[in-house]
Amino acid sequence: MTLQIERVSKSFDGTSAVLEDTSLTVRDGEFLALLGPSGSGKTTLLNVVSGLTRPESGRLVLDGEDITDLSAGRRRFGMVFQSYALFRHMNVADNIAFGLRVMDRSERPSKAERRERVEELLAMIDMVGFGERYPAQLSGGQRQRVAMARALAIRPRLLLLDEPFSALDAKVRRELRDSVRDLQQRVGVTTILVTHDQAEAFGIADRVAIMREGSIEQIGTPDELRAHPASPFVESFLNAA
Ligand SMILES: Nc1ncnc2c1ncn2[C@@H]1O[C@H](COP(=O)(O)OP(=O)(O)OP(=O)(O)O)[C@@H](O)[C@H]1O
Repeated sequence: MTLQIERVSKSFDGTSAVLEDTSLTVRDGEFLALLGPSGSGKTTLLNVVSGLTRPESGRLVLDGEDITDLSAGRRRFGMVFQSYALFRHMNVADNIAFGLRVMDRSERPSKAERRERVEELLAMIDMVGFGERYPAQLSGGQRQRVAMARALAIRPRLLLLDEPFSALDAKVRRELRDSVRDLQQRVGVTTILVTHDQAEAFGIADRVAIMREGSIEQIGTPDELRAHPASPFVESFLNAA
């Protein structure tokens, strides 16, 4: 899926524009990181993409379909947020199957298909045999892997990740980063990651978009950005990390 974000603007009551004519194309199958200082608008842009926030103007086009007015639920996007906790009262298998159970009847897979999909996903995240456990019985890294599996279960058209590793310690974070990248490549889903951590963005993404005050200051592969920072802002932001 290719996502075109076209001249999106958003302001909140009493604030100047958080996004102003922001445009960006995310290519089919790519892993794109939105990187920038705190307050640069990364999460707001991701929320516009997810449908949680309505932009005042601009358009979102997914493989030629205008999805600007489509509700979040109908976009069929997978989401993993730092704070998007698992359901504590549901075991791992039920957590993963959640998005499938709440699908419209016409699209909802049968119980047997759901069970099969859960097993496939447990294998993918290296957690075969964990289906009956509850979130409290898992490590932080395992919980985030389950959250990934839950997001992927619905075969999302886009995968949106907002600082999904930030609550974890450095070692787990690295391991999880590698397994998320690996999963994303196997599934081939177009993915947007929000992070303020340069090492994370450069370590995982095909391309990185550097945001500054609601605009995309520069976009490129990690090598391109390192070799040719387009502005003093990008240069000092990258050097500061
Ligand atoms: N619901 C809201 N109401 C009012 N202002 C908001 C709201 N959401 C975000 N903002 C403001 O918009 C600006 C951009 O916030 P946003 O969370 O998108 O930035 P960010 O780059 O993701 O930052 P961080 O890395 O700190 O999460 C900030 O100045 C923030 O205070």
